Amino acid sequence: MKLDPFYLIVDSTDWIARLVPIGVKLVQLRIKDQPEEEIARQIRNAKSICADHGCQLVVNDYWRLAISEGCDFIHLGQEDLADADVDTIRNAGLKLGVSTHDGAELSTALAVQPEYVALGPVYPTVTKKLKWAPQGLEKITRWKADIGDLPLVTIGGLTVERLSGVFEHGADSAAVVTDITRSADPEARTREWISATEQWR
Ligand SMILES: Cc1ncc(COP(=O)(O)OP(=O)(O)O)c(N)n1
Ligand SMILES: Cc1nc(C(=O)O)sc1CCOP(=O)(O)O
Ligand SMILES: [Mg+2]
Repeated sequence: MKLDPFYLIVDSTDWIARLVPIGVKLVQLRIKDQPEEEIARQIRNAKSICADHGCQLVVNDYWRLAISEGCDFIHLGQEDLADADVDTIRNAGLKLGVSTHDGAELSTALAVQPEYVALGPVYPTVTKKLKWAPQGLEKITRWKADIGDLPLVTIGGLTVERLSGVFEHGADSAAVVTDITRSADPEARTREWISATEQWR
């Protein structure tokens, strides 16, 4: 499968309502620390906005809610995966993306035959506390050589200015939180991401 080269990650449906209509084609809803009913409500709204705009919605962490709300793509980290029922996820027809940070995690990820593998953090990030140092660009090339045709998502500290580096080293998609959500003008920055990724679309 082909992933859009611009992978937006946001923590609310309000962001999806603001940015998806601009032309985002791949978005992850990554909500933390909210009651499940609220997350279900947000997934429902996000799904409807994404359907209206031809955007692929990926639900982070909450695979049971993704199934009950009729979504078709989830993202799981290694700890999420350890707790998840992959057979149930697959039987429900969901596509699956998995985070990786080292070789052991890559083996674990490949064992569940995901639709993509994510490698991070490429650069320092303020969004998530991680035990891994920034991976650097060369590791992207190694990961891509190991996974072949499987799409490789890169994440962590990515900005418009850093895009050519990750794509030239083998990334298929670049995921982003703060370069957009903490921008002075998130709508304008989203347009910059769309146009900067055009040559890899
Ligand atoms: C595209 C993408 N890559 C990595 C992550 C991180 O997932 P995880 O390690 O489970 O951490 P949380 O995002 O759940 O805090 C991601 N969400 N998306
Ligand atoms: C959620 C997440 N996971 C990562 C990983 O390496 O697994 S890095 C990351 C944060 C990405 O946010 P930003 O674009 O603000 O750096
Ligand atoms: Mg997770």
